Amino acid sequence: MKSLSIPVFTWNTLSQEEKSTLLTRSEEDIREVQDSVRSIIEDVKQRGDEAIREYTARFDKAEFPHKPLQVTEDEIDEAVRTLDPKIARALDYAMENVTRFHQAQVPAAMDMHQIRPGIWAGERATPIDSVGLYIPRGRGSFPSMLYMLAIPAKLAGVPNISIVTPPGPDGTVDPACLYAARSIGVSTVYRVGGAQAIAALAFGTPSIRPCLKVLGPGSMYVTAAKRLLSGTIDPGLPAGPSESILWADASQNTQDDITRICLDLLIEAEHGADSSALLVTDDQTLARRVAETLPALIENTPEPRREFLKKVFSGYGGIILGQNEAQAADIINQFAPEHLSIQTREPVDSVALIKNAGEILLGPFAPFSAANYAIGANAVLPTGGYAKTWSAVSVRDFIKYNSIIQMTRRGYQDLRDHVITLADYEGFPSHSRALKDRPEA
Ligand SMILES: NC(=O)c1ccc[n+]([C@@H]2O[C@H](COP(=O)([O-])OP(=O)(O)OC[C@H]3O[C@@H](n4cnc5c(N)ncnc54)[C@H](O)[C@@H]3O)[C@@H](O)[C@H]2O)c1
Ligand SMILES: N[C@H](CO)Cc1c[nH]c[nH+]1
Ligand SMILES: [Zn+2]
Repeated sequence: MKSLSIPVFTWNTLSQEEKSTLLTRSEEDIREVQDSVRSIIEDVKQRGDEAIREYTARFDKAEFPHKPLQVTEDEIDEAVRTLDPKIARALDYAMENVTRFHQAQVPAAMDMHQIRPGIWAGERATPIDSVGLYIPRGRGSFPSMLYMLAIPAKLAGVPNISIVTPPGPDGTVDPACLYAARSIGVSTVYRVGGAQAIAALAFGTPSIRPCLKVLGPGSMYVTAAKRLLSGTIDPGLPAGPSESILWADASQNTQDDITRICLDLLIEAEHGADSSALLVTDDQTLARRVAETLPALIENTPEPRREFLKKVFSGYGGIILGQNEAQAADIINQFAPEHLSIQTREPVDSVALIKNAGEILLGPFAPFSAANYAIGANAVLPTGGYAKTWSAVSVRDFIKYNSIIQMTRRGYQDLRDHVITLADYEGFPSHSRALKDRPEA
């Protein structure tokens, strides 16, 4: 069998089209499924639960006519009781770190400032009334995503939290997800995934309550559905297929360095064929050594992940060779990766050159997986170049701010004439008259 050859792209010799393919990555796949996703959404809108059960049978190979779409309390009790204690302990450890990290994001209930004597203005944070959290389960189960979403939602004070996640073939929901949901205090869990789940959360069905906002990562079907429904729900950040860049330089020159870099490159690549994983470097020797070492590690990965890795490293993955440090940083900023690991001589200096990345891990001791699960920072991150304008999920995603204003007589008198002048200039007589002819209070 022909062995895999890892592509090495020399940035300065690539055509605009080749650069654009690397920079676009799976965004193209998402566009391609939009039409089929649109018809799923329309069908769920028309036929509700019946359509959901049909799509679940077709895409998840799960039929459970005797189970309700909502997971019962008894099922959650059972999952909590029977979950392997080692998994429960690992979940508890990770959830504690995630809580510590997000606790610091909880805003003050009200924050008022005196703009001028007698003019007070500020903001009050109020939670969004209802949110849906999408927990993927196509190519792996994701209890980690459940706690990354539900912990900040709870800390924000969201009163109605619904979780959707695809069922296994027997209709059951991943037990570690149920354990995490119970620990966090969320009891509304629906066994439905894919585009049909997003549509159900947007429109509501007899079994599923509608939500104002839907957050959570997912496959291209989920990402496409959120985009198509952006007029009905707030779809939050675009969190599609996982992607990573590892930035390393000539300081990484021992065999251990090469092995570590290769292992790290495989982390996010194993999510699926639609993932992307790139080494960006300005060192030709490092590029060559990584290209030589990766294939054996890929061969040594169990299926189905091996096949995903092979597809990634003949698709949206590989090695990009830049001319120097500045060009390496420029490529990364153009790509705006979801995850970035900096393993250069001085990561703290290198990070100063980076503007766009969902998450930035400095040095050799912070592999992507550590942040995926347990450091505490949120691992639901913008993909597809959206890290240029979006951030990781946080408590802020679950609240909105009301501007609150209070003025004394003195404050009012201070600004009155200026407002009249500006309203007259803009041609709004009623805006102006309300102050000019205002009876003294
Ligand atoms: N950006 C982030 O923060 C982040 C975090 C975790 C995971 N991810 C990504 O989320 C994704 C999870 O994907 P997944 O597949 O594991 O789970 P998923 O739950 O998102 O997708 C599986 C669902 O897709 C639907 N589906 C499957 N084939 C279909 C078809 N042909 N037509 C219509 N619908 C279909 C099914 O309903 C199924 O339930 C991965 O790409 C992973 O990289 C991203
Ligand atoms: N890499 C994902 C975010 O892109 C998070 C994750 C959870 N489990 C494994 N990985
Ligand atoms: Zn991951």
